[in-house]
Amino acid sequence: MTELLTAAQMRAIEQAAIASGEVTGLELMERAGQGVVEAIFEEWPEYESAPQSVAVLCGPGNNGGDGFVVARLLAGKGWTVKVFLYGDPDKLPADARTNYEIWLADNQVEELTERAFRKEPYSLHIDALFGTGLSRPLEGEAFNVASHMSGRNGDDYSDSVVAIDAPSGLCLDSGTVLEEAPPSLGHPIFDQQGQEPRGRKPFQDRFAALTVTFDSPKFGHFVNEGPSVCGQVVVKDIGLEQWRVLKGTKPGTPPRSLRLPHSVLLGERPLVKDRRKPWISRFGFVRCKKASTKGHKYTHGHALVLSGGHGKTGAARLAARGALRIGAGLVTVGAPRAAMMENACQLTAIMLRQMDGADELRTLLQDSRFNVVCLGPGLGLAADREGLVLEVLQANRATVLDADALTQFEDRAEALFEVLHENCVLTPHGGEFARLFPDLAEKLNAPATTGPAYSKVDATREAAKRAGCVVLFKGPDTVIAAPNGLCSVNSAHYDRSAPWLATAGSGDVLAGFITGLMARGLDPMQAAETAAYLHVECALDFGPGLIAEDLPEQIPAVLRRLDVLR
Ligand SMILES: NC(=O)C1=CN([C@@H]2O[C@H](COP(=O)(O)OP(=O)(O)OC[C@H]3O[C@@H](n4cnc5c(N)ncnc54)[C@H](O)[C@@H]3O)[C@@H](O)[C@H]2O)[C@@H](O)CC1
Ligand SMILES: [K+]
Repeated sequence: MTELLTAAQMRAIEQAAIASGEVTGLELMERAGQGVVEAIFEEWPEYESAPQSVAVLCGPGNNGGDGFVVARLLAGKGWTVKVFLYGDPDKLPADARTNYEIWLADNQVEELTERAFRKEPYSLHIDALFGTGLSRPLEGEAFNVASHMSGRNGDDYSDSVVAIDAPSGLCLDSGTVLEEAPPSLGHPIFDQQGQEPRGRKPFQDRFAALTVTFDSPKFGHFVNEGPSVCGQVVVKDIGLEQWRVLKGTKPGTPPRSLRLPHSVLLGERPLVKDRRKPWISRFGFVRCKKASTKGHKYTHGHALVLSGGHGKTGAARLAARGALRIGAGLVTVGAPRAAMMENACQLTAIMLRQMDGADELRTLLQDSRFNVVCLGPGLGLAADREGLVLEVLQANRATVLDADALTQFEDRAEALFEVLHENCVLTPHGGEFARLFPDLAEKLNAPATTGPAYSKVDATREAAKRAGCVVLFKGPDTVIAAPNGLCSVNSAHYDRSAPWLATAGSGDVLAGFITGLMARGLDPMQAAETAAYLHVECALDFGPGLIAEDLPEQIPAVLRRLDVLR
């Protein structure tokens, strides 16, 4: 489990540290520069004994200051270092200015222009133009050099670029590469396809081989375009741990004892226990101290998964299988008469009940042992489907709404929000999200011309608040938010990249995993977080060739490996 920070949080931590008097900004900058150099030698160990040539591109702020430190440290190791400065040296902030002057005592600094930059080749390129302070798109020579480095003229620098904190131009809150205001802003001009033209971006694809950030990763490294432009992200400790204020965490507690890669979040909750006393982390991850001997199918809940009609039953079975494999005690598929035979032919451990329409569903739900209901996968969009959704929500059960159960409310989302309750989880993909929250989707998809840009994290948190329940916004950067603002990112990027997870039915299984965990008593946020995490773990363990049916079958091995949910 790793805490993700916004740029503002990072600045606040740094300021708190400096205000304490225990560390100076200059010391932090030195540690940051050292961290970058360490990361370079970890990535290219062969350079330790073979000094190289390097271009260091320094910007007008403290990101540039880190660059001057890196330049000095590499020069001290015998490297041939060329430093370029973008901006007015007289306006450098104090610590950056100090490092600029130290460098200038024995060396030179050249003004950054594309022409000057392209004069000579270098083995390595350090991008220290902008970091957490980026507030507008790259301009002038910064834009020219960055876009040249990212291939505008056909050269590919990406294997030799080390970005300090971020590829310059990437907004670290939203993971969006900021773009110039498009010419259409305020005066819409549509192109031939009817699309509004967009502004220029210096890069849209991998920019750096390595991005070295400090203390904690930032949201922008893990959402939206961040993962595709950062290369890989290395986090270097610069001694700020004690100033990092973790909301809800008592000083001294070890919230990161259960480190799960690239996940989490805004602040942390203290560890809590569920009723069977396994430990549940902030992240919703259950780790049993020892195997539960009291487990019983009736204490692990009974999930009801609603099936679509004849010929549309597979999605519900995938969800049901997911719920059962992840540990629900019992799972029943509720199917209309026309789909009974089809389901009966393919279900064994999962039970089957006929259920036609809202009235029969109401009767079924009088059985209080059904403690969670999942509906949406393959449900269809016929007019009577809405009645099923409303019936389930009125029954006040833990509920997972996915796919058609969400699409059903396109253009009438308010009707859904009125009946949703806090024991629900919505699991939209991008299209479904836009149907329920069109204004948020529009903000998210608008050109990002200033920082911090509106992010998937912002959109999901707003959606959860509006819906009054947990929203899990799917993608390789799945964002999960609760109405109270708690938020986590489950990243399937970098070393957790599993592109084969984008396969038909994979979302149905995810809905089933959440359902199964809620049946076992996890709260909606914990269930959504844990399910999203395990979903990616299953895909990683299985590997390419995966189809949705494989995901539930991978669960036992994943749980055994992680030693959880026993
Ligand atoms: N926060 C921390 O704890 C630490 C920060 N350090 C470094 O300091 C960086 C942040 O420094 P700054 O806050 O000075 O910000 P930056 O160095 O990222 O940006 C400098 C300034 O440029 C201006 N600017 C923003 N976008 C621009 C654009 N497109 N064109 C021209 N000017 C633009 C802004 O006024 C901004 O403050 C971090 O990314 C990191 O590299 C490290 O030195 C050590 C510790
Ligand atoms: K940078």
